[in-house]
Amino acid sequence: MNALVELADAHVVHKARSGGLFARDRVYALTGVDLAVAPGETVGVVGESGCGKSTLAKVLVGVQRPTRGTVSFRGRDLWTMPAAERRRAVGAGIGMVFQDPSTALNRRLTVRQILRDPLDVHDRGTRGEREERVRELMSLVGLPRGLAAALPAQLSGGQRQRVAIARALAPAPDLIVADEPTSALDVSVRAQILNLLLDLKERLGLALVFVSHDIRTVQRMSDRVITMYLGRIVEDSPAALVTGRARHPYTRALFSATPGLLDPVEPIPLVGPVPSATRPPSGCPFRTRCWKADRVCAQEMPGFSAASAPAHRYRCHHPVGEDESTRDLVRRRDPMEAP
Ligand SMILES: Nc1ncnc2c1ncn2[C@@H]1O[C@H](COP(=O)(O)OP(=O)(O)OP(=O)(O)O)[C@@H](O)[C@H]1O
Repeated sequence: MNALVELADAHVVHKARSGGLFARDRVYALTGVDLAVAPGETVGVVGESGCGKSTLAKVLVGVQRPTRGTVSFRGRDLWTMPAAERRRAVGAGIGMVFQDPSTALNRRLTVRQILRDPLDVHDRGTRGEREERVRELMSLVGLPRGLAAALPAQLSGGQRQRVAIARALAPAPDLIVADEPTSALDVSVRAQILNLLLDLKERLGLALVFVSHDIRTVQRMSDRVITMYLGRIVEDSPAALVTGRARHPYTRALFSATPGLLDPVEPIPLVGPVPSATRPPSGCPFRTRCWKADRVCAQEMPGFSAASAPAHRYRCHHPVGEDESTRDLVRRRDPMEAP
């Protein structure tokens, strides 16, 4: 596979934001992430709040430099390029859609100006061609032409997100990274925006990285689902297998907590909060909440194992059995012992 974008052993360590007792603490936002996104595929990213989903998205689009490791776009290392070249490569090849279109769009610019801006930056076509492209973009995302002169404040939340999507599409990228693209929207328009993204992906042959708290939606939209826990990818599964045949206990627990209509299961309770990213546990970071954890889990984080299904990999010393249903797992689950 020739990856569009590829992370190899990517780490992001921040200085802690708080100025309190632990002011000098480091936050391990991303730890040893290997991920390749192929042209045309949809990769969903799930995990609890603070597990590094947004950091991963920012690294993928070249706005966050990894503290360690590499990010390649079309086989070229982004961070060894001169800055101007990196901006050009990323700006033309990768579009980003953020969570909240109210803050992501410049309030003083009209829709037309917002959509023209990336075309001007990338010097695309003549003046007339750019105007034509703006009209085409508006039609692609289902915005009436009459809104070209509107300011973001005059639009509904859904319309604003359509503008943000059109802006991401303006330079005709190959990859869109969407970080929680519907969570700031009214429930009534969420499905419309998701369907729009899926439709555009199909029509334009885009690859899509889709980050969301809503794991059922991620599963429905994606070809592959990445499960993250405390800055690490712990499972990378074909979307069709992730609900009932995930091998990592955390993925099973996460999906059991939002059962779909077809596979009702009792949620697998996880004991305690996610540990702090400033002090991740030794070994496997999930071990402090995992009912299967033992001494070996405290000692080292296993590398990826391959499941029997193609393109399915997970990092766990004690994976859930391939044929073990989540329902059985809930029934047989032993009280958690401290590892
Ligand atoms: N600029 C920063 N400075 C310090 N810590 C940061 C910074 N950005 C992120 N973090 C921390 O890094 C960790 C990962 O954050 P990130 O936003 O990537 O998680 P997330 O999974 O996207 O969370 P959410 O679902 O709540 O948006 C968190 O502990 C967060 O507090």
